Amino acid sequence: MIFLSAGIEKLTGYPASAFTGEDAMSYASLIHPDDRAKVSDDTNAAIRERRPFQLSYRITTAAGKLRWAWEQGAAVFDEQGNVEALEGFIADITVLRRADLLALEQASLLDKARDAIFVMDMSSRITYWNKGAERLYGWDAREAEGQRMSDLLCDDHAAYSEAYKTALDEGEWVGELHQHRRDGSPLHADTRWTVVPADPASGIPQKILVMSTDISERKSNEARIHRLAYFDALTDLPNRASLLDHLRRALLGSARSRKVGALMFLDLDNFKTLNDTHGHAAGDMLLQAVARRLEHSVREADMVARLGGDEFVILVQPDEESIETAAHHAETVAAKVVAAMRAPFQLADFMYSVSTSIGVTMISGALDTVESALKQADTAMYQAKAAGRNTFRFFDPDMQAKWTARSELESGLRRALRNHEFMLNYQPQLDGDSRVIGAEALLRWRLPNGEILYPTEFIKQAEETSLIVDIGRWVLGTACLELASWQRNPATRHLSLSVNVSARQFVEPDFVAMTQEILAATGVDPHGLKFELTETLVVTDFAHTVETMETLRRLGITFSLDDFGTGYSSLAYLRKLPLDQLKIDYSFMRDVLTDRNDASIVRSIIALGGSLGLQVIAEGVETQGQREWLSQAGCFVYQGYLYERALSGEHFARYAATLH
Ligand SMILES: Nc1nc2c(ncn2[C@@H]2O[C@H](COP(=O)(O)OP(=O)(O)OP(=O)(O)O)[C@@H](O)[C@H]2O)c(=O)[nH]1
Repeated sequence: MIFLSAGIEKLTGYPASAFTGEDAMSYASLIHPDDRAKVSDDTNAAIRERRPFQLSYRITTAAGKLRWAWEQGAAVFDEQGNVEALEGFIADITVLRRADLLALEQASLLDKARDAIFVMDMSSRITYWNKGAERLYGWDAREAEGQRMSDLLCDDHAAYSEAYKTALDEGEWVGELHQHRRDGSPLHADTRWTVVPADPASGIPQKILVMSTDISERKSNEARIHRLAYFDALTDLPNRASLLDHLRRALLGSARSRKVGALMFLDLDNFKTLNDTHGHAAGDMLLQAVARRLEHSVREADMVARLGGDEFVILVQPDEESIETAAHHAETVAAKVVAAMRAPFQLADFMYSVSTSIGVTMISGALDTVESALKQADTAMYQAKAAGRNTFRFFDPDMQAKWTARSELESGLRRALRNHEFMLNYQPQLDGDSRVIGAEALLRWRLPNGEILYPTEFIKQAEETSLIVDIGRWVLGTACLELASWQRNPATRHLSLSVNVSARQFVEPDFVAMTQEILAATGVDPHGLKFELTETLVVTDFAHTVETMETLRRLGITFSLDDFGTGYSSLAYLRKLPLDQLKIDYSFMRDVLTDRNDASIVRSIIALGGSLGLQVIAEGVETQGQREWLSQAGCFVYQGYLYERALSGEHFARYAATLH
């Protein structure tokens, strides 16, 4: 060696002087034996090619330690082109080499990990992709690196953005992501994102390390376990555990909302007979078919569960304001279930009919617990069995009494139609000169025991069922027959007859056709026929009402608005209706002489009728004083006890003939 700087001592532990002079030690001898050949080959090659060389090799220091050296140098040539000397510098790169090795070592460790591990930069581009990621996702490192994680893997971009934001805010995010593989197959991954601050001084995040584990199998196992725990394997319906869970939640919700729902307990009637006669498999088939029909009988929000055996439960969500309306709704559901069971079931190669007994109880979070609700519904179900099966019973005796009364009334109405228990009476309508100008047909129901019922006692109930349509048809037919008979008699041919038409009947799609049929069958002149409509009808469906009224008017029928002033009909509505008459409700007439409010309402109605060109008739006129007050106020048509009660057809015809 000709010259060495003092720095060599820091690297080798030997002073520079040790390498120069007579007994100098060879620097090359410090080079690790394994690296010597490469150092000499690389140096010679560089010299041959007359270019500088860079070498890295290990040396053994004076203290016997290994260090990494990095040498850059070049040969110095004399004029003949021979190597005169080598010059350059040597640096200690031990620390750098260690870091490199560590990185290499870590990368190979990451590759050995089973999990997918990848790194992305702050713009979501993947910068590292381990073997686990290749295995899990299917892309190799070359394909994945440089791509955005969100584009490459993620199906749910909102979830991805949320994860990214949380990772930046909190340094870490752990959660599940829906992803897909290279072949497009879906993947449920449990991921952990860690933000790696590259520069500890600035703290600016530069990379996000993502570890991802495939939990698809765990998820599908969980789903299977959930199904086993909460669903009945035979019918696929929610099971008892699920029902208890939903019922508890429904009660909690109802305690907050104060709304009322219902719980229905169903048990098939004589199910054992099917098992005994056709075998268990047939029984199973029936249970499955019943489950499907029950599901179709309830609303989406309501729940059908199988408790076990042939027992089912329907939970009607608490959605009603009162116990009464909830009971009414439950009754509709129960009736639907009974009807759904009516058609026989196809089981393998035979048809089978089954009925069900249903117990119903109302549920409200303020009053009930899961246990009490189930017990009550169960008790009510046994009452339904005791009552002969194929029916339903309410747990609450009051409710049961009301329901029984209603259902008795309903079957009574059916019988009345069949057995001709209805009759029409006619209350005369007179003009200012006390001449009879017509009548209002009033419905009466004569019970088999001779008792007479008035419409207020049964029409509302009839309106809640389709019975009103049949009753209305009978009323119209009978009234038209009567009117036709008046029209055949010269003394009564000028009379008009008012018939009450219920809203429910008027909106029936075939109401006009049915009316035409009756007109034709009875041969009545429709000009004598007046339909009395209520305000409710007008308000409910104005456009359709006007259309139907106009069609009927073209046939000659006229219209009166009944109960005028009691409802909500506005002037705007009134003006557009093709009316002929306004009727002052009897409730205003009662106190018209003493109550200033009633008097002023009646005066307004009369004035309104006048300005719209409508005839105004007052009903409920009972005294001469009322009649005189009315005529002074400008109303000249009257109906009421002052003249006559409602008379039988025969009576009326005689009465009218004498007063025309
Ligand atoms: N096929 C079938 N039968 C079952 C299953 N679970 C219970 N059963 C049978 O269902 C029948 C239940 O009968 P019960 O409800 O006690 O009596 P029922 O014959 O329906 O008579 P009532 O309820 O009094 O009208 C029993 O014979 C049980 O063996 C099942 O999963 N499949």
